[in-house]
Amino acid sequence: MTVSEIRGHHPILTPKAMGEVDRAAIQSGIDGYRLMLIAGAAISACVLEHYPEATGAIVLCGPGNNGGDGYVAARGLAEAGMPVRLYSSVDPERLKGDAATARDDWQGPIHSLADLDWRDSEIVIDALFGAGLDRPVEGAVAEAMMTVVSSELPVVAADLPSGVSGRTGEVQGVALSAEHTVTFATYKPGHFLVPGADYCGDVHLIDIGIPQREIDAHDQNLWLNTPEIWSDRIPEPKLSGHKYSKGHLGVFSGAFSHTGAARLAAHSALRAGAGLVTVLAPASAIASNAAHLTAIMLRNVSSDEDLDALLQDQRMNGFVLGPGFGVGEKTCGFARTIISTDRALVLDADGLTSFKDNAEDLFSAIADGAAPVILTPHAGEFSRLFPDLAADTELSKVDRARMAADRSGAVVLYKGADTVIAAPDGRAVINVNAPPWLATAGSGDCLAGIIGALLVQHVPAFEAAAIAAYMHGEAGMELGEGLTADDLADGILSPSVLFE
Ligand SMILES: NC(=O)C1=CN([C@@H]2O[C@H](COP(=O)(O)OP(=O)(O)OC[C@H]3O[C@@H](n4cnc5c(N)ncnc54)[C@H](O)[C@@H]3O)[C@@H](O)[C@H]2O)[C@@H](O)CC1
Ligand SMILES: Nc1ncnc2c1ncn2[C@@H]1O[C@H](COP(=O)(O)OP(=O)(O)O)[C@@H](O)[C@H]1O
Ligand SMILES: [K+]
Repeated sequence: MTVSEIRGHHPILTPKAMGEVDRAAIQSGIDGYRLMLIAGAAISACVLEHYPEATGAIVLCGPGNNGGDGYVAARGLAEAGMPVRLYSSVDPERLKGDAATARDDWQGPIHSLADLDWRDSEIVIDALFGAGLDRPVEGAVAEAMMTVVSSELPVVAADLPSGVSGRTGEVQGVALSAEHTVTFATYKPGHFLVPGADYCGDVHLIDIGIPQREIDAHDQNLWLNTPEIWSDRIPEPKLSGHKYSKGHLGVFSGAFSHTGAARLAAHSALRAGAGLVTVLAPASAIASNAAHLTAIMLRNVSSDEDLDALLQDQRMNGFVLGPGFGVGEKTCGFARTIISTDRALVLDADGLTSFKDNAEDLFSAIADGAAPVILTPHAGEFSRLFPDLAADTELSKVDRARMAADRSGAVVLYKGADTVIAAPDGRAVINVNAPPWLATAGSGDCLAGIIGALLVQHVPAFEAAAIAAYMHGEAGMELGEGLTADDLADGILSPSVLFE
């Protein structure tokens, strides 16, 4: 999906909320069948645009309104001259409402899905299940879907690939893998959350005429992470500015053989616009760090007393703690000390794992402190801090990140191909511009540094995490496949340059 090009404010609604929006729109006088006609026409247009050479299509229709979209699309394709064979997964007499109208307006034969024969076709339109999928796909329908999968024919999905939960992105039983997904009114979480995102192919968002006011009225405080969400928070370089006005970030280094992670974070932070960056290293790691640092400063911080002395300098206004630092009580102590001040803290990697058995200590320190705190777990670290949320299979990644933010009092940036950022006040975004090659050792350290750089420039925590995730993704896209974390740290552009 060319998501980097998606601009604007994009609320993301769960299928349930979208259903409520549909119903509210229809109650306000909008003709539901008209919405279906526009939706179906968009699907046939997508097929004709992307597969103009196709000499035959099969359309798979399910029991609900998603199937209704399929009947409309089939009609559009047939009218455009494409031979179409339409299959229904249920007795077509069972269709109701708008879907029944769409069936009545389809002039061609309706075959049973049990008789599926794809051999004369070059494209599959998947209108089996969309927003209404509410249980795993099984039995004869699942078998027919497996036949489609093994045919390797390209699939264009109506709303969602059948079998993908629009709420969680999880596969329920089996799922079709689409090259294009045509969705309506708003994106759904399942278009972006893994594994759903991989099944959707290119997602096309179509305005079918549902009024924006209905969408706004059902806003779920969840958006796509686009620049429009936070562009007014990007730190602008000022003529009157000096290096301290751009903040001073401290990045803690591990012992002598674990210093690279801190330098990656520190280097990324300087690139991302922090005025000054100091690596804070234990005595054993001074020499190895000194050999590699120039623009970045270095200071010995070995003990609690060293940290207390450091905190006397009010200008050091933010910290990154965790990358390569080591797991243990020293890490917990440093984190608690910083949180008890008003300095910003990015707690990453070992900083998170150190609280595995005493997460409540961390959360109560955050509740008592004045500092903005950002937790940046990947899935493994998340399950150490929030084992119950990680184990609850009913929850989506968005639910988990939100509940973790609420419980911890911190902004939570839950990493992955589908990074979710959630604030304790309920706001959440899904970041979708990260290319898969960002999954390389040290990439997360760079991200922690970028967040730190924004925090010390007084960007509020939620926006700092959201901007940083986006910048990280853009740098990854720009550098291309095969990048290393060293390239990434070097390739970070300050946000005012990136988004000018
Ligand atoms: N006016 C509207 O509400 C509009 C809805 N649209 C379409 O309507 C869709 C939603 O329609 P529906 O709410 O009818 O939902 P769906 O058509 O997605 O599916 C609901 C039906 O599937 C059955 N079902 C669910 N999971 C199943 C499983 N695992 N195995 C077998 N059967 C299963 C349900 O019992 C129900 O009969 C959207 O995805 C979109 O494609 C579009 O036409 C635009 C307008
Ligand atoms: N498949 C993927 N596609 C895109 N980005 C990914 C993918 N997997 C991981 N990432 C991103 O790469 C970074 C990896 O961070 P992390 O897991 O902390 O690794 P490390 O500790 O090696 O730096 C995170 O920003 C994460 O969101
Ligand atoms: K579908």
